[in-house]
Amino acid sequence: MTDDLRDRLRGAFRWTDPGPPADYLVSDRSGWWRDPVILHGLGPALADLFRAARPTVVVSPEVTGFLLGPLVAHALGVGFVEAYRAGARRAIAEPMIWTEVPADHRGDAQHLGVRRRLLADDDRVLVVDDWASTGAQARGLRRLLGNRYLGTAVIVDECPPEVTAELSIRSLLAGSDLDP
Ligand SMILES: O=P(O)(O)OC[C@H]1O[C@H](OP(=O)(O)OP(=O)(O)O)[C@H](O)[C@@H]1O
Repeated sequence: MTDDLRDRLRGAFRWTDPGPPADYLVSDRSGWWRDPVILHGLGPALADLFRAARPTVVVSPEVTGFLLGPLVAHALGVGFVEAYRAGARRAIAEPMIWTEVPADHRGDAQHLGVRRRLLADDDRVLVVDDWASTGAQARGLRRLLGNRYLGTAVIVDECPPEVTAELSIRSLLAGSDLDP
């Protein structure tokens, strides 16, 4: 199943040329969510990367993580906690734990926060996201979670190998699988 899923992920992915003045391609991941077979298979496939580590909860950064994280949590039979990006919406009223996220692939400094009451000291937390580029989200959430952090499951990992190893990132595809 996972090899079929990898093929479908490659087939449903697009690089888009935004045109001048941009001189780069942008990733279009929307085909992944539009394909019912991919949507059905993604949760279990990402869950299997860390199932043996027995996560008790999934945490994902907004916004794509809010789509993907619950699929993985459901496959693991655990709950889901949102990690919000500061400034992306109205302030959240409940007490939060915030962490600074190192400058990401676009060079922006960010803060991620989770509602304090949703994480127990003995939780074993799996971070889920669609893509790891520099590992900034994973690194920020590892700092926020401390010893509760198990690792990060992503669809695509294009981090340098030492970052992948340091942050325990596991993926279905490497960046090179999607070369334009
Ligand atoms: O490893 P990093 O350098 O942290 O980069 C990975 C992040 O980049 C993307 O977020 P982006 O804001 O582009 O997309 P999203 O808002 O759709 O989640 C992706 O969803 C990850 O969250």
